Amino acid sequence: MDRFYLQNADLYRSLIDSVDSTVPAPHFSRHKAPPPNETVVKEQYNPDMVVAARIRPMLDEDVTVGFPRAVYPRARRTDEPQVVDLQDLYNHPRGRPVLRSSNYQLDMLFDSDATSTEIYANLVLDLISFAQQGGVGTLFAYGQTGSGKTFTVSQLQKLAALSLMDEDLLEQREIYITIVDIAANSAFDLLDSRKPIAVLEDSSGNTQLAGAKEHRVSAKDELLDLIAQAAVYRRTAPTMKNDASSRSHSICRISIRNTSSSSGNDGILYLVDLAGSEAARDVVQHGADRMRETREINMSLSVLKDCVQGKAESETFKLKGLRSKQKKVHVPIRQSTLTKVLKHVFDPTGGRACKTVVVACVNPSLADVAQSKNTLRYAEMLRAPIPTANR
Ligand SMILES: Nc1ncnc2c1ncn2[C@@H]1O[C@H](COP(=O)(O)OP(=O)(O)OP(=O)(O)O)[C@@H](O)[C@H]1O
Repeated sequence: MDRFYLQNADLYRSLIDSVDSTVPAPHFSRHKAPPPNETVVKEQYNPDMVVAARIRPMLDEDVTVGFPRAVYPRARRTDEPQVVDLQDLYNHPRGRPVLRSSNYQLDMLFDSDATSTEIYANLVLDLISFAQQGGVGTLFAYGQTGSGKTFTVSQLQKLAALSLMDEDLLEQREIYITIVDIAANSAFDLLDSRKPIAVLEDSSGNTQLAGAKEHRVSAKDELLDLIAQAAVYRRTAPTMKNDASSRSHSICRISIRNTSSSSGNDGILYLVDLAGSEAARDVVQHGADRMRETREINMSLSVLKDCVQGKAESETFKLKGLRSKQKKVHVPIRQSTLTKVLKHVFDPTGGRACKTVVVACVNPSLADVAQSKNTLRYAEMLRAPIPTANR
């Protein structure tokens, strides 16, 4: 496919130049445009479940090889979800190649020029103050290999460390950090030289990371050092798209204990850098072990999606007062080690207040357009907007 895209790069650019950006492209995604004259149910994004996308810049290597950009965010319109268009080139069997457009809706969109500080201000600050009040705030970075997940999460971790270690706040709070890695069904402590640990359920049904160290931190530099230490022990391997691809899910858990009150739970901030979603055809040349690893990663990402959707459905029934329906929602937490470790986040009966943010990371290059469609389709499926008012 790469050869086809490169051979037709000039044609692609001329087709893109002739696209009238004022006419919306046909919509192939899940949220279909309503027929004319139908009452429109307006929706507002759910502040407890925000689905965003970050489009990484084109890297020098993409530009040097000659791949054009294929991902185009639309201008932002207030009160509406943000839309991004993807333009693929289709090898028409009876003529010259044609453009194939698809578009996806998200709660927030960050184009290539957005800084990690902007993303932090828009998506993470709220999770931190929520966790400081005893809630469970979680950010997942999801996307194809090489799309910028580790880049994004590592910068957000550093920014979070700076806010959390604000000296005035530390007078009333204790901060603890654990960083673990989940590869297939095994878990490892990244703050203890990648020592294997066990994921167990205690008699109250809570997940315990048996053998993992929880480090108390009392200074900014101490927290930053631990974050840097964990990055060294992360499991990586080369993929087609990234020489140092993370082949595991990394979970950074920061617990915040309020020392001025003895009641209530510790607040938790989870920053989760998911393993890269990779198409099986992209790993075929890496052998059977890598194929198995890819299948396991894709399976755990699929369970994660089911858990996020199950939790959102359960919350909707709760808001509508439909308790009996809420109880029947199946959230398959036990089907993967990743979701078992994050049980707090998904357990509809757990009673913990949760806020979740998903950042879909996207490589803008035409070379990765098929994977970018998968990433954005996955992201769109996680959205749980709240209907607001009829027109
Ligand atoms: N916003 C950005 N600005 C500049 N460079 C970026 C940005 N995002 C990612 N990159 C660069 O792109 C490359 C791939 O990024 P990264 O390793 O974060 O991808 P990934 O999604 O974590 O990949 P994998 O799933 O394979 O681990 C790296 O060289 C990284 O520095």
